[in-house]
Amino acid sequence: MTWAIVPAAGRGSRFGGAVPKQYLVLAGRPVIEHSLRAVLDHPGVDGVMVALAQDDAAWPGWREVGGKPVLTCVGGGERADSVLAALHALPASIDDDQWVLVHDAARPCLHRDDLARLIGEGCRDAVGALLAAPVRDTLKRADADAKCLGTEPREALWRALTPQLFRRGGLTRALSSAHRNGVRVTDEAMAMERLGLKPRLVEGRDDNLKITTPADLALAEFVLSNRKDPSA
Ligand SMILES: Nc1ccn([C@@H]2O[C@H](COP(=O)(O)OP(=O)(O)OP(=O)(O)O)[C@@H](O)[C@H]2O)c(=O)n1
Ligand SMILES: C[C@](O)(CO)[C@H](O)COP(=O)(O)O
Repeated sequence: MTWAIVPAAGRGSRFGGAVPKQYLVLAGRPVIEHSLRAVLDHPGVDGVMVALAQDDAAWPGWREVGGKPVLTCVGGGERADSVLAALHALPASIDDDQWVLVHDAARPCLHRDDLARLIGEGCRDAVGALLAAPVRDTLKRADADAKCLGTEPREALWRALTPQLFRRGGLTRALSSAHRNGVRVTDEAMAMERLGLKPRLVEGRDDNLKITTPADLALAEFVLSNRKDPSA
Protein backbone atom coordinates (compact mmCIF):
# COMPACT_ATOMS: atom_id res chain seq x y z
CA MET A 1 0.00 0.00 0.00
CA THR A 2 2.82 2.39 0.65
CA TRP A 3 6.57 2.82 0.97
CA ALA A 4 8.38 4.91 3.54
CA ILE A 5 11.12 7.46 2.98
CA VAL A 6 13.46 8.17 5.89
CA PRO A 7 15.64 11.26 5.43
CA ALA A 8 18.88 10.44 7.31
CA ALA A 9 21.49 12.58 5.55
CA GLY A 10 21.75 15.27 8.23
CA ARG A 11 24.96 15.97 10.15
CA GLY A 12 23.35 16.89 13.46
CA SER A 13 25.14 20.24 13.86
CA ARG A 14 22.77 21.41 16.63
CA PHE A 15 23.40 18.16 18.51
CA GLY A 16 27.17 18.32 18.15
CA GLY A 17 29.56 15.41 18.51
CA ALA A 18 31.47 13.30 16.01
CA VAL A 19 28.71 10.78 15.32
CA PRO A 20 25.57 12.05 13.57
CA LYS A 21 22.69 11.86 16.06
CA GLN A 22 20.71 9.32 13.98
CA TYR A 23 23.42 6.74 14.76
CA LEU A 24 23.72 7.34 18.50
CA VAL A 25 22.57 4.49 20.75
CA LEU A 26 19.10 4.91 22.24
CA ALA A 27 17.59 2.17 24.41
CA GLY A 28 20.13 -0.30 23.10
CA ARG A 29 19.72 0.44 19.36
CA PRO A 30 20.76 3.22 16.97
CA VAL A 31 18.24 6.06 16.84
CA ILE A 32 17.64 5.34 13.14
CA GLU A 33 16.78 1.71 13.83
CA HIS A 34 13.94 2.76 16.11
CA SER A 35 12.64 5.10 13.39
CA LEU A 36 12.89 2.44 10.67
CA ARG A 37 11.18 -0.21 12.78
CA ALA A 38 8.46 2.24 13.78
CA VAL A 39 7.37 2.71 10.16
CA LEU A 40 8.12 -0.80 8.89
CA ASP A 41 6.12 -2.44 11.69
CA HIS A 42 2.90 -1.24 10.04
CA PRO A 43 1.50 -4.00 7.77
CA GLY A 44 0.68 -1.43 5.08
CA VAL A 45 4.31 -0.29 4.69
CA ASP A 46 6.13 -2.48 2.19
CA GLY A 47 9.67 -1.11 2.39
CA VAL A 48 11.80 1.96 3.02
CA MET A 49 14.14 4.20 1.07
CA VAL A 50 16.75 5.81 3.34
CA ALA A 51 18.48 8.99 2.15
CA LEU A 52 22.08 8.94 3.46
CA ALA A 53 24.86 11.49 3.47
CA GLN A 54 27.48 11.00 0.75
CA ASP A 55 30.03 8.41 1.98
CA ASP A 56 28.10 7.86 5.22
CA ALA A 57 30.53 5.68 7.18
CA ALA A 58 28.13 5.11 10.08
CA TRP A 59 25.30 3.49 8.11
CA PRO A 60 25.16 -0.15 9.25
CA GLY A 61 24.38 -1.36 5.72
CA TRP A 62 21.05 -3.00 6.51
CA ARG A 63 19.37 -4.49 3.45
CA GLU A 64 16.25 -5.44 5.38
CA VAL A 65 14.68 -4.57 8.72
CA GLY A 66 11.84 -6.57 10.19
CA GLY A 67 11.83 -8.71 7.04
CA LYS A 68 11.11 -5.73 4.74
CA PRO A 69 13.48 -4.23 2.12
CA VAL A 70 15.69 -1.29 3.03
CA LEU A 71 17.06 0.62 0.02
CA THR A 72 19.39 3.61 0.18
CA CYS A 73 20.20 6.65 -1.91
CA VAL A 74 22.39 9.71 -1.46
CA GLY A 75 20.54 12.66 0.09
CA GLY A 76 21.10 16.36 -0.50
CA GLY A 77 22.14 19.58 1.15
CA GLU A 78 18.76 20.23 2.76
CA ARG A 79 16.20 17.82 4.18
CA ALA A 80 13.85 18.57 1.26
CA ASP A 81 16.62 17.69 -1.22
CA SER A 82 17.09 14.36 0.54
CA VAL A 83 13.38 13.59 0.39
CA LEU A 84 13.28 14.52 -3.32
CA ALA A 85 16.29 12.29 -4.02
CA ALA A 86 14.56 9.42 -2.24
CA LEU A 87 11.34 9.97 -4.21
CA HIS A 88 13.31 9.70 -7.46
CA ALA A 89 15.14 6.61 -6.19
CA LEU A 90 12.00 4.66 -5.22
CA PRO A 91 11.34 1.50 -7.27
CA ALA A 92 9.54 2.17 -10.58
CA SER A 93 6.82 -0.24 -9.41
CA ILE A 94 5.62 2.48 -7.04
CA ASP A 95 3.44 4.59 -9.29
CA ASP A 96 2.59 8.27 -8.94
CA ASP A 97 -0.72 7.55 -7.24
CA GLN A 98 0.86 5.46 -4.48
CA TRP A 99 1.09 6.89 -0.99
CA VAL A 100 4.56 7.62 0.39
CA LEU A 101 5.24 8.09 4.11
CA VAL A 102 8.10 10.47 5.00
CA HIS A 103 9.49 10.03 8.52
CA ASP A 104 12.54 11.69 10.07
CA ALA A 105 15.34 9.32 11.07
CA ALA A 106 15.62 11.65 14.08
CA ARG A 107 12.12 10.80 15.37
CA PRO A 108 12.59 7.39 17.05
CA CYS A 109 9.58 7.55 19.38
CA LEU A 110 6.81 7.28 16.78
CA HIS A 111 3.99 5.29 18.38
CA ARG A 112 2.29 2.59 16.36
CA ASP A 113 -1.18 3.99 17.20
CA ASP A 114 -0.23 7.40 15.74
CA LEU A 115 1.06 5.77 12.56
CA ALA A 116 -2.06 3.67 12.20
CA ARG A 117 -4.29 6.72 12.64
CA LEU A 118 -2.24 8.80 10.17
CA ILE A 119 -2.39 6.08 7.51
CA GLY A 120 -6.07 5.42 8.19
CA GLU A 121 -7.16 9.06 8.02
CA GLY A 122 -4.53 10.28 5.55
CA CYS A 123 -5.39 7.74 2.86
CA ARG A 124 -8.96 9.02 2.92
CA ASP A 125 -7.86 12.60 2.26
CA ALA A 126 -7.59 13.91 -1.28
CA VAL A 127 -4.32 15.77 -0.59
CA GLY A 128 -2.56 13.83 2.20
CA ALA A 129 -1.89 14.29 5.89
CA LEU A 130 0.71 14.73 8.59
CA LEU A 131 0.99 14.03 12.27
CA ALA A 132 0.93 17.23 14.29
CA ALA A 133 0.55 18.30 17.92
CA PRO A 134 -1.54 21.29 19.02
CA VAL A 135 0.53 24.10 20.56
CA ARG A 136 -0.12 24.06 24.32
CA ASP A 137 2.27 26.78 25.49
CA THR A 138 1.94 30.54 25.23
CA LEU A 139 4.03 31.69 22.25
CA LYS A 140 6.05 34.89 22.30
CA ARG A 141 7.54 36.83 19.41
CA ALA A 142 10.90 38.35 20.34
CA ASP A 143 13.31 40.97 19.02
CA ALA A 144 17.04 40.42 18.37
CA ASP A 145 17.71 41.01 22.07
CA ALA A 146 15.22 38.29 23.13
CA LYS A 147 12.84 40.95 24.41
CA CYS A 148 9.13 40.13 24.10
CA LEU A 149 7.44 41.92 21.22
CA GLY A 150 4.11 40.29 21.92
CA THR A 151 2.13 37.07 22.31
CA GLU A 152 1.00 35.07 19.30
CA PRO A 153 -2.53 33.64 19.23
CA ARG A 154 -2.07 29.86 19.54
CA GLU A 155 -5.64 28.64 18.98
CA ALA A 156 -4.99 27.52 15.41
CA LEU A 157 -1.29 26.63 15.76
CA TRP A 158 0.09 23.11 15.55
CA ARG A 159 3.62 21.68 15.64
CA ALA A 160 4.28 19.62 12.52
CA LEU A 161 5.64 16.15 13.26
CA THR A 162 6.41 13.20 11.01
CA PRO A 163 5.44 10.92 9.36
CA GLN A 164 3.84 12.96 6.61
CA LEU A 165 1.80 11.07 3.99
CA PHE A 166 1.45 12.18 0.37
CA ARG A 167 1.11 10.54 -3.04
CA ARG A 168 4.44 10.00 -4.80
CA GLY A 169 3.65 12.07 -7.90
CA GLY A 170 2.10 15.05 -6.15
CA LEU A 171 4.85 15.26 -3.55
CA THR A 172 7.56 14.95 -6.20
CA ARG A 173 6.02 17.79 -8.20
CA ALA A 174 5.59 19.97 -5.10
CA LEU A 175 9.16 19.50 -3.85
CA SER A 176 10.56 19.95 -7.37
CA SER A 177 8.61 23.22 -7.74
CA ALA A 178 9.91 24.56 -4.42
CA HIS A 179 13.46 23.61 -5.41
CA ARG A 180 13.15 25.23 -8.85
CA ASN A 181 11.86 28.42 -7.26
CA GLY A 182 14.56 28.52 -4.58
CA VAL A 183 12.03 28.16 -1.77
CA ARG A 184 13.36 26.32 1.33
CA VAL A 185 10.64 24.07 2.63
CA THR A 186 11.14 22.50 6.05
CA ASP A 187 8.55 19.75 5.67
CA GLU A 188 6.56 18.02 2.91
CA ALA A 189 3.31 19.74 3.88
CA MET A 190 4.88 23.16 3.26
CA ALA A 191 5.69 22.17 -0.31
CA MET A 192 2.06 21.13 -0.83
CA GLU A 193 0.74 24.30 0.85
CA ARG A 194 2.83 26.40 -1.58
CA LEU A 195 0.66 24.98 -4.37
CA GLY A 196 -2.54 25.99 -2.58
CA LEU A 197 -3.24 22.51 -1.20
CA LYS A 198 -4.45 21.87 2.38
CA PRO A 199 -2.98 18.71 3.94
CA ARG A 200 -4.93 17.25 6.87
CA LEU A 201 -3.50 17.53 10.37
CA VAL A 202 -3.81 14.30 12.34
CA GLU A 203 -3.23 14.80 16.05
CA GLY A 204 -0.17 12.92 17.28
CA ARG A 205 1.51 12.34 20.62
CA ASP A 206 3.73 14.99 22.14
CA ASP A 207 6.36 12.32 22.81
CA ASN A 208 7.00 11.86 19.07
CA LEU A 209 9.94 14.20 19.57
CA LYS A 210 12.72 14.99 17.12
CA ILE A 211 16.22 14.39 18.43
CA THR A 212 17.82 17.80 17.88
CA THR A 213 19.93 18.41 21.01
CA PRO A 214 21.47 16.08 23.66
CA ALA A 215 18.57 16.82 26.02
CA ASP A 216 16.20 15.30 23.44
CA LEU A 217 18.13 12.03 23.48
CA ALA A 218 17.74 11.76 27.25
CA LEU A 219 14.01 12.47 26.94
CA ALA A 220 13.65 9.87 24.18
CA GLU A 221 15.40 7.32 26.41
CA PHE A 222 12.82 8.03 29.12
CA VAL A 223 9.92 7.79 26.66
CA LEU A 224 10.98 4.47 25.17
CA SER A 225 11.99 2.89 28.47
CA ASN A 226 8.59 3.77 29.94
CA ARG A 227 6.50 2.35 27.10
CA LYS A 228 4.72 -0.79 28.27
CA ASP A 229 5.32 -2.48 24.91
CA PRO A 230 8.65 -1.02 23.65
CA SER A 231 7.62 -1.71 20.05
CA ALA A 232 4.36 0.15 20.62
N1 LIG B 1 20.34 17.57 4.28
C1 LIG B 1 19.59 16.88 5.17
C2 LIG B 1 19.28 17.42 6.45
C3 LIG B 1 18.52 16.66 7.33
N2 LIG B 1 18.10 15.42 6.95
C4 LIG B 1 17.33 14.60 7.87
O1 LIG B 1 16.11 15.26 8.19
C5 LIG B 1 15.73 14.91 9.54
C6 LIG B 1 15.40 16.17 10.34
O2 LIG B 1 16.47 17.06 10.20
P1 LIG B 1 17.28 17.71 11.45
O3 LIG B 1 16.68 17.30 12.75
O4 LIG B 1 17.48 19.15 11.17
O5 LIG B 1 18.67 16.93 11.32
P2 LIG B 1 20.08 17.59 10.99
O6 LIG B 1 20.02 18.40 9.75
O7 LIG B 1 21.06 16.48 11.07
O8 LIG B 1 20.29 18.55 12.26
P3 LIG B 1 21.00 20.00 12.28
O9 LIG B 1 20.03 20.92 11.57
O10 LIG B 1 21.12 20.27 13.75
O11 LIG B 1 22.32 19.84 11.57
C7 LIG B 1 16.89 14.13 10.14
O12 LIG B 1 16.54 12.76 10.20
C8 LIG B 1 18.04 14.39 9.19
O13 LIG B 1 18.95 13.28 9.12
C9 LIG B 1 18.40 14.90 5.69
O14 LIG B 1 18.02 13.76 5.37
N3 LIG B 1 19.14 15.64 4.82
C1 LIG C 1 10.04 17.77 9.22
C2 LIG C 1 10.01 18.31 10.62
O1 LIG C 1 10.47 17.34 11.54
C3 LIG C 1 8.61 18.71 10.98
O2 LIG C 1 8.60 19.41 12.21
C4 LIG C 1 10.93 19.55 10.76
O3 LIG C 1 10.51 20.56 9.87
C5 LIG C 1 12.37 19.21 10.49
O4 LIG C 1 13.10 20.41 10.71
P1 LIG C 1 14.68 20.32 10.77
O5 LIG C 1 15.17 21.70 11.05
O6 LIG C 1 15.08 19.80 9.41
O7 LIG C 1 14.98 19.37 11.88
